[in-house]
Amino acid sequence: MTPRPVRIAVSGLGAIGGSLLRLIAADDADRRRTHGLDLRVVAAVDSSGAIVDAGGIDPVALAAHKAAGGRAVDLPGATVAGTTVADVLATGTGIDMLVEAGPGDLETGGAGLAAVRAARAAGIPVALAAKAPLVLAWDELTGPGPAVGYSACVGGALPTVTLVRATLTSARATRVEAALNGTSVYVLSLIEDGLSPADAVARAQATGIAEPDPSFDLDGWDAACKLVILANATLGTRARLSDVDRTGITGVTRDDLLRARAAGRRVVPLGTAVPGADGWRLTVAPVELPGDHPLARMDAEEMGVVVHTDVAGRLSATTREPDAVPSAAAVLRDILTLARTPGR
Ligand SMILES: NC(=O)C1=CN([C@@H]2O[C@H](COP(=O)(O)OP(=O)(O)OC[C@H]3O[C@@H](n4cnc5c(N)ncnc54)[C@H](OP(=O)(O)O)[C@@H]3O)[C@@H](O)[C@H]2O)C=CC1
Ligand SMILES: N[C@@H](CC=O)C(=O)O
Repeated sequence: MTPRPVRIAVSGLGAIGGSLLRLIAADDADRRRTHGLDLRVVAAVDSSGAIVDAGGIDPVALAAHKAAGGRAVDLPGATVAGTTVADVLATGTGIDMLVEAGPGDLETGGAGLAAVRAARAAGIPVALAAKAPLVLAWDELTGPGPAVGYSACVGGALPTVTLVRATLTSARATRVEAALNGTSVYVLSLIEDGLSPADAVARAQATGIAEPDPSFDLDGWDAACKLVILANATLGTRARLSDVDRTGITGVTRDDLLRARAAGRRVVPLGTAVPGADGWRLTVAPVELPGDHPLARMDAEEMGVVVHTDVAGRLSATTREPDAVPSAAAVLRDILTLARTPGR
């Protein structure tokens, strides 16, 4: 059977967007036969503006152009279509799906939230890498209208929400622990190994996992976003960012890390949800865990989640991700799932 075309607009062409372009390019005939879809990038947006080509933009050429420091609007042969996703949609280029992988703006949602709203208003589903739109507009984006996939927003390629939801189908969570900010895990691990905090952060940025402004990671904002999304998706609550009691990792010293290690313990940047009298209490902070805790056994490149339940035991799952590619694979997973959803 001929694979069905899926025409994709990619907004944000950095570590995630660039990795996704390469994954789409690698989606060969065998894989197309398996999933039945022909993924085509027909629009792309970065900070320079938006380009469209109804016949398809070569994802390898675009990824290479961006990796070399180029601007989307300077891609040879590209047609410039304004500066935003709304501008792209106004061109009438048939778009079946939006990928939103631009920077997060936790105050207003910024261009990312505007892009998601424009796509959904046009009847187009969205695969999100950016967390801010979801954190700020949870009910809107998970309510009626085109579907929004957000697998990459809750711990890279770890299918965190799917796993936790499945576990809680027949059980009640008594405590959720989530170490889902890869940068904080990585930085603490490198500091423990003897690197300076500045060098550790620079190494995290070089991998592509750190946010453009690393304080978003180090001050616990990213972990708090992930905890809010996880809580809203799986614990039947409606949490906001302001509900999270948040402490970053910048106060943790190498001495703290080594002292914990010598005592058979490990300092882990942890998001925690525990039931309280007024609902779920959400905390993000570096926590000393006993050495046999599943999240204390993670290495520098791992993230993980643990869910303690009343009758379904203790779920624990980790993922090892040395760079941004696994998160891009999670976006690809959402693209394929959304495209195969009945009604599309
Ligand atoms: N890196 C990771 O491992 C993960 C990141 N995420 C999330 O994915 C998103 C992207 O992360 P990442 O790829 O690392 O970030 P990068 O900083 O590497 O890339 C951001 C991209 O967004 C583009 N951009 C900036 N402003 C706009 C705008 N107004 N409209 C459209 N595009 C814009 C930038 O343009 P230009 O190239 O011109 O600078 C750049 O291409 C973030 O929200 C992040 O939280 C989620 C999971 C994992
Ligand atoms: N900056 C984030 C990337 C993905 O969300 C992290 O370090 O985990």
